[in-house]
Amino acid sequence: MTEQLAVAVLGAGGRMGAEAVKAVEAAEDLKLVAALGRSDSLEALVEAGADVVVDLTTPDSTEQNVRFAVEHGMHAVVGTTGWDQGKRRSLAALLEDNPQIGVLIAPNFALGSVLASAFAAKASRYFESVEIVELHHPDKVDAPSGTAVRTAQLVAAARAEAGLPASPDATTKSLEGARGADVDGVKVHSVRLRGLVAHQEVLLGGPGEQLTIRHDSYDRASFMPGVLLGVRQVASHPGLTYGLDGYLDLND
Ligand SMILES: NC(=O)C1=CN([C@@H]2O[C@H](COP(=O)(O)OP(=O)(O)OC[C@H]3O[C@@H](n4cnc5c(N)ncnc54)[C@H](OP(=O)(O)O)[C@@H]3O)[C@@H](O)[C@H]2O)C=CC1
Ligand SMILES: O=C(O)C1=N[C@H](C(=O)O)C[C@H](O)C1
Repeated sequence: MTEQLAVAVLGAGGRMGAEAVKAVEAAEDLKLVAALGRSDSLEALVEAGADVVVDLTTPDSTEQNVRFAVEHGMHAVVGTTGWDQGKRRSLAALLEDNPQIGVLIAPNFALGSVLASAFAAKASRYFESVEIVELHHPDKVDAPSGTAVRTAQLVAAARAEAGLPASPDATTKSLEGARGADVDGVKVHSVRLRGLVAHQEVLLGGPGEQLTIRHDSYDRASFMPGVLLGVRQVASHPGLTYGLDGYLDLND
């Protein structure tokens, strides 16, 4: 039998972390060597001999966790939100000093969500208007979702490359927040509702027609194939990869 990859999960007591612990334990090629919470010392990662650290914590702690992993020679697979451009740049610089280490920051691990964002970016070149509605459980601390931010960035880049102007909008008077958040010129609306898990619609409008690209995660099990894919592949992708699409061949 080939040697198992040693995996540590940070945020192991959380909604996603608990699911990731189960997924790693069930995978024959992986060995769970640490399952840590907020009160545990990061030194435990070193003592456990982790090859890969999975970070599913909070936006206020993920950067420190990931930097610790990289500085101690461990790869990291990160699902936590809050990685804005400044934090990604600073991490990329740290990775230049640790060129053998890979970090994957995946705003969404669900393969259907990654595909939906890619499809939306492709489709957005052909429509006058585009807006994003993301819908999540009410225990989520951040808005808009990391997935919506990433989708808006992909859409904005695709439309800029195609030379499209901003979506039309005649609004001159509105209550603050009524038109949503602006991410790279794309409006993003956040719904928080008990009963939901993680859902997103990209609304694309043209004269006389609308295309809606919707993805639904009904259960956190939906994220686990992507987490495991990331864990298995991160060592083969040194440097920083932003988005699970970086590990998939979506160009055909
Ligand atoms: N990429 C993806 O596909 C997905 C990403 N997410 C993102 O993952 C993150 C976690 O989501 P979710 O599981 O719902 O959140 P939870 O609040 O359920 O879990 C977060 C956990 O992290 C723990 N924690 C906080 N700080 C640290 C730390 N420094 N070290 C170790 N553990 C820590 C918390 O402990 P305590 O309770 O003691 O504070 C808590 O148990 C969010 O940013 C969310 O947006 C969620 C789903 C899918
Ligand atoms: O907090 C969540 O639940 C989720 N967070 C991620 C995000 O902000 O996009 C991924 C998914 O939407 C679930």
